[in-house]
Amino acid sequence: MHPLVLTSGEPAGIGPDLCVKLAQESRSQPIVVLGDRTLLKARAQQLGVPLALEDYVPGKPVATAPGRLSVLHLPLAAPVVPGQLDAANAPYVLALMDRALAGCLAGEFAGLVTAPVHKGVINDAGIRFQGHTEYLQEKSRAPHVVMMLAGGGMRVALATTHHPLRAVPDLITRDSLTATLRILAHDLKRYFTDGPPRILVAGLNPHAGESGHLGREEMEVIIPVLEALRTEGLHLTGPLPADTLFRRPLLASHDCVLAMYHDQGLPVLKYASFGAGVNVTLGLPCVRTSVDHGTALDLAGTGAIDVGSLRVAIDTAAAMALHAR
Ligand SMILES: NC(=O)C1=CN([C@@H]2O[C@H](COP(=O)(O)OP(=O)(O)OC[C@H]3O[C@@H](n4cnc5c(N)ncnc54)[C@H](O)[C@@H]3O)[C@@H](O)[C@H]2O)C=CC1
Ligand SMILES: NCC(=O)COP(=O)(O)O
Repeated sequence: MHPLVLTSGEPAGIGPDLCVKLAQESRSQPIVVLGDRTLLKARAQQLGVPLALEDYVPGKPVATAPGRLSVLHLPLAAPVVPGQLDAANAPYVLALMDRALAGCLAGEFAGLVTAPVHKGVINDAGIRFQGHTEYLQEKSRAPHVVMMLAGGGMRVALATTHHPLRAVPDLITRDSLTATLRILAHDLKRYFTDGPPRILVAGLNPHAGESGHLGREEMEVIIPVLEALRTEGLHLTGPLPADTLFRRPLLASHDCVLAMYHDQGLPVLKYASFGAGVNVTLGLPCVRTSVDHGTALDLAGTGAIDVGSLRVAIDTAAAMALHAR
């Protein structure tokens, strides 16, 4: 397998720390870290751990032994103090993603794993940015992508991603929901399931609209879409009220939940698995996974971080690359 590429993310956050801590472990997957080598060295020194960096050379074996890391160097724009954001480094953060994506699309890397970025500071730099998901969609010219997290024995995909809550109902159209469900069914099978995936779909409103008395999106958008897609052979259950959908028997008999918006689905999953979950982007022309947490600026440079989600993100990306069909 080609190596996975790991972007080290926001330099003032815990992304570099995660890479340094990962380097202390013996790795079964070949991984190339994308980032500034002086930053990684400095962070290792701050954490008090050894780190020998090897420059990544395409086609040559990459380091997997504890204490060693293969690095694809891209330079920072400004010096970094752990925990202190600097908008001057926003273009650096995006350059990491651009280089990693280009390598994945060219077949140089088997998949992309991302350490967290800080959405706010990229916007502060004057660059409109919603998240990796939307950025990678735009850069790879994918027509539609789906954010899905896995952890705690469940998978939760989202019909809408990083948007103000006020905008959500208008973003759930027949076209967008149809595209989301088609990608979800296709990529679950491509990467994860043996048979046709079974998807549980949440309603948008309380009690899934209570027959139209608590909102009409279910009757006007969600139910017609599900009925149409069932005729195409998709296995869809719902729409079900979101408050009673997350029950073990239902989750066990389905491969994924489709939640209508970010904070309808993700708090449930993160409550069950924070620090051991993985974020996957479906619909891209390459494998992409990420940690389930953010930049944790309060912990950068302290060493008091959990690398569990990064391990899961790496293992999931490797399994997806192998399972892809
Ligand atoms: N994949 C990505 O790039 C993601 C980026 N973010 C971004 O991260 C920034 C900060 O977001 P927050 O909502 O504050 O969430 P956060 O996940 O950074 O922090 C929430 C809490 O969890 C702790 N925490 C996070 N990761 C940890 C780890 N590995 N080990 C131990 N403790 C950990 C933090 O210290 C904090 O107390 C935002 O800009 C957000 O957009 C958030 C989620 C994912
Ligand atoms: N809540 C998930 C998150 O913020 C990560 O988003 P992305 O950067 O992977 O698009």
